[in-house]
Amino acid sequence: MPQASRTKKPDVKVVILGDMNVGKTSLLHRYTERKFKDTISTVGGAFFLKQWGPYNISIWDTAGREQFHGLGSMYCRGAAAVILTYDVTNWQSLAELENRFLSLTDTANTDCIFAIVGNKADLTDTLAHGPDTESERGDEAQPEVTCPTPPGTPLQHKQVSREDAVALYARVLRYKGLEEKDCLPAETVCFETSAKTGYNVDVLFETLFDLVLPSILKKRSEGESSTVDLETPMEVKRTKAGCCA
Ligand SMILES: Nc1nc2c(ncn2[C@@H]2O[C@H](COP(=O)(O)OP(=O)(O)OP(=O)(O)O)[C@@H](O)[C@H]2O)c(=O)[nH]1
Ligand SMILES: [Mg+2]
Repeated sequence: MPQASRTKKPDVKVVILGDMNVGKTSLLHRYTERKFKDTISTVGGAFFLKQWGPYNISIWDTAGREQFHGLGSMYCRGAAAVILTYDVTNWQSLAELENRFLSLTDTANTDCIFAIVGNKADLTDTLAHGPDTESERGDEAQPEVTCPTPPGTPLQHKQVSREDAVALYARVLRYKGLEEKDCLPAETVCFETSAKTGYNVDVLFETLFDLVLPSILKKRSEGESSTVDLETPMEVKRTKAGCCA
């Protein structure tokens, strides 16, 4: 897995939004550190820089708690892709995407790509108990570190079906005034994942990175980079909770 580059400006920005506790930070830890580790509820936001081939992608993690709601539109500014994340065992977390988070994306790029991600699939689907099964990993890939679910673990009730996610995607396009026929098909951008086992996590991020490449090339040809300059290392204050402020 290509290492993150610490010096160059990001070429493109991806933002992950969703209610608290759906697993946004855990998905990013799984993808960037190949680990499923304890998390603290995110305060404000944090970002990860990911080198994708010759490109640098900034992935912004955001706080789901209501008290940080206002920051969401700032994080979405100039985003080329937004990951709308819910918990498959929690219907309300899907409803919150439309009620609370969709409007934050008004500051994203007009050609922003939207992914609808149902996390915690390991709790409801034995298929998600193993590691990432759908991504074709090159042999240079680091072995997927997973926490497979012990066999016989009772499944929880799945409150949100794939059809519900596809229907939400159609409403997101309508909200954006887009015609479904002109946009990526739902099956390309609707995922069920498990940050715990690694199921579908690589394929989620790497599908999105490939999908945002055209907007990187477009920006490079226009000679602009609309995202934050990371040249000057910024002082990261940590709160007592250990989160980035
Ligand atoms: N079983 C299971 N638990 C998960 C998964 N992803 C996250 N969790 C757990 O869900 C809880 C919340 O995870 P976080 O990653 O902190 O959630 P978040 O969306 O970042 O929450 P905020 O930062 O408060 O917005 C933690 O206890 C995680 O261990 C998953 O895929 N499967
Ligand atoms: Mg978080």
